[in-house]
Amino acid sequence: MMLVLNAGSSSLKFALFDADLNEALAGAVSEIGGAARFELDDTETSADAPDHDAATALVLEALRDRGHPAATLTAAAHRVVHGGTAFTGTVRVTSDVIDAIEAHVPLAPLHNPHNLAPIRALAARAPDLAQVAGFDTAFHTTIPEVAQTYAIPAEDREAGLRRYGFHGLSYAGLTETLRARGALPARLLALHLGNGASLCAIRDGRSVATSMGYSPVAGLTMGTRSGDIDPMAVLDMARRHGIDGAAERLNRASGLRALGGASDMRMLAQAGTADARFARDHFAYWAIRHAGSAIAAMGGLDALAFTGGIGENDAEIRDRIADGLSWAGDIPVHVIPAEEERTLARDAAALLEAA
Ligand SMILES: Nc1ncnc2c1ncn2[C@@H]1O[C@H](COP(=O)(O)OP(=O)(O)O)[C@@H](O)[C@H]1O
Ligand SMILES: CC(=O)OP(=O)(O)O
Ligand SMILES: [Mg+2]
Repeated sequence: MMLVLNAGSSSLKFALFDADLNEALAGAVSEIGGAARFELDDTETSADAPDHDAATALVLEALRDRGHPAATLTAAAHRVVHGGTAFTGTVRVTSDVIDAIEAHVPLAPLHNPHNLAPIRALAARAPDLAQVAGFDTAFHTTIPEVAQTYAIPAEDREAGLRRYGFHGLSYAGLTETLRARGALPARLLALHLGNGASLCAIRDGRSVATSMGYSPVAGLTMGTRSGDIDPMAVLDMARRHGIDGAAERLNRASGLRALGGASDMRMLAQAGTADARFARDHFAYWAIRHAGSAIAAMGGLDALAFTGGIGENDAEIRDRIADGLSWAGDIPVHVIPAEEERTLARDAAALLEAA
């Protein structure tokens, strides 16, 4: 069995896949560091998971109880959010790869540290286990240079300041799903709307533009991240709150949480207060604005595809975004479950088979 781990900012999703890539079990530890919950198949219990190390231990214990101790796994695959320019595809985890993930922690502070916890925990329990990393940035390495580049001095560009883009495993999986259905058009706008939210212009199956940039803070309004904000406003926040304080505010205290009082879209939909409505208006409005830019980058639009917790479940938000894009014509709308784990399993199996 291959174990796939998808560490988010406050969750650790996991799944086991057999040799034919059938999913044998799936679950998640959510609200890590808060009112943590453990889900496995259809049961949910409260859990003691103050951090991702504790969450990893819970997952490995549960797998052992189900007859899959770490030593019996055939491989482990990890979603890594930030791979910088170093990775264009899935790779075997080596000490160099671990160093590179570590080096990108400042660019993705809500994500990259949480990838290292399970990689290290598994290496300690099963030193011979083949571990593989797949990167959210990899799908976006096809974005043209003009769209990747910030118009800033060469020295700063050379320091790695550029647009990378994220949610690539989700977009790659969605593209494959539509291709398999014979429904992948030339110009697809895909929207991954979860706690993190982004959109991607996919031209002939390849990413040509995306709303996130140097970090997963850019672009759309998100659960706790600001989305786009003038860089001079960021500097003003840094002046008043310090650099770490500003980073904390932009990553964890902004977005829906700052405007509506909750980061969770379902709670906002139920709250019905003026602030909650404004937060939802802001989310839909900025998704439409960024969509316009992405549609221009593709020279038009043939289909929309929604994925992620909000994209899959919040029909009102979907309808508002689709209505806001009605000027592009009568466009088919697809709703596709996010399949980051399956995409990783497929890529990891292909890599290990070729080795
Ligand atoms: N039925 C629903 N209606 C509205 N929003 C929902 C619904 N179900 C889930 N969501 C929202 O989806 C978001 C989480 O998305 P998800 O993709 O699961 O998160 P993550 O990015 O952590 O993987 C939350 O804002 C949650 O409230
Ligand atoms: C990159 C990113 O935003 O990931 P998530 O949606 O899992 O927070
Ligand atoms: Mg997610």
